[in-house]
Amino acid sequence: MIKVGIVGGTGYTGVELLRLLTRHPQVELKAITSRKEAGMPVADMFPNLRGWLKLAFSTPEEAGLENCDVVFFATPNGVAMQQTRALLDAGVKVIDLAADFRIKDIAVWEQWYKMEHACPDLVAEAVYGLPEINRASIRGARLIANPGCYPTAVQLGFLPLLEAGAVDTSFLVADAKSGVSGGGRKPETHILFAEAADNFKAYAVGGHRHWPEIKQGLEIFAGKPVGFTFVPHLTPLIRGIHATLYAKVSADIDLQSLFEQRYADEAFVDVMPAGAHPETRSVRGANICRIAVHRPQGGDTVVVLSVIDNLVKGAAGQAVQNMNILFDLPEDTALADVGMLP
Ligand SMILES: NC(=O)C1=CN([C@@H]2O[C@H](COP(=O)(O)OP(=O)(O)OC[C@H]3O[C@@H](n4cnc5c(N)ncnc54)[C@H](OP(=O)(O)O)[C@@H]3O)[C@@H](O)[C@H]2O)C=CC1
Ligand SMILES: CC(=O)N[C@@H](CCC(=O)OP(=O)(O)O)C(=O)O
Repeated sequence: MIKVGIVGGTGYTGVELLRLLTRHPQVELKAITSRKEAGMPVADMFPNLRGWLKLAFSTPEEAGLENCDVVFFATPNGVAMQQTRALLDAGVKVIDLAADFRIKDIAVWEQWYKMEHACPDLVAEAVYGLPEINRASIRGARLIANPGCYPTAVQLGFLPLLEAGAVDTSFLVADAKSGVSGGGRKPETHILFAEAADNFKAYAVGGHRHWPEIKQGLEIFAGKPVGFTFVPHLTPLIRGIHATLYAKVSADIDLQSLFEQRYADEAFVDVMPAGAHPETRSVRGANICRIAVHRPQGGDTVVVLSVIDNLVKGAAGQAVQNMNILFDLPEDTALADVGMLP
């Protein structure tokens, strides 16, 4: 059995990890932390786990994380980087759901995250946990930087086009919409029901911290610098991201076959038939990125529609997928859920 610890068990990605890992046949949950609720049975806070989990929250200090085989950090940015070195030194593998290890250029990370990085050498070592491009390196890693939610939907949508050199890399656009659970389980005004329900708005158009993360990935796929515009929106969903991606086609390629072939062996990317429109509800609760590719009016603009559940393929599901790869288990262990309609 794999002994698992979770730091940050009271947030949305933490409870989503618990939902997935309680059904994982090779996992023994050893510790789940909360600084405020230590001692409280986890299922008292999250009744969906009643009957599945007997564990109580413990403080991060008393959780015995160094005795685990793998620790997930489901914490705000800047927490994992303080504790990762000690865990790695104790032989524990680390999967960080936050952004501490995602951006290789430390100066860029410090600029966007507005803090000094505690361990740049570990950033160099960390493997970016997008299995569809990095599966081989994930297998031997000690430290996984789990991708952000928008970055997962956007990178998987652009990946086949950039690898094939099929589009003009100077003008790539991602128009993305997220449900409010993307903002975490905290009392902030913009995610209050009366603010977010029956409303729709763009935000951070001048600069969102996922822009450098996505750009870093797109440049690796393309093998050269890219021009990239990212516009996130808050939409009155609880779960879900819908990314609409635009680029100019620059090569004579059958785009539908390109996508189908690129993802033919990927269990967690579903390319829909030509002309389809993926819905966020079709991936709700499921570790799937569902994609459709369009070329409106047969012109030279390609439009890719990419949907994920931000808490599953965009966070906890992808983290469990990475754990399965790290421990050489079938990649879909505990991840075979179907999306929920309606
Ligand atoms: N929500 C989403 O869709 C996605 C989120 N992410 C990232 O995953 C991480 C977690 O997100 P989310 O679950 O939404 O966040 P939440 O705000 O919902 O939860 C944060 C958790 O971290 C704990 N925590 C906060 N500060 C500390 C600290 N200093 N030390 C230890 N624990 C701490 C909190 O527990 P307590 O206060 O009880 O100790 C809480 O359980 C974030 O970095 C987020 O950006 C990534 C992809 C998608
Ligand atoms: C709707 C909403 O507020 N979404 C969040 C997504 C952030 C997130 O989860 O980001 P990391 O994974 O990089 O920490 C935001 O735009 O800040």
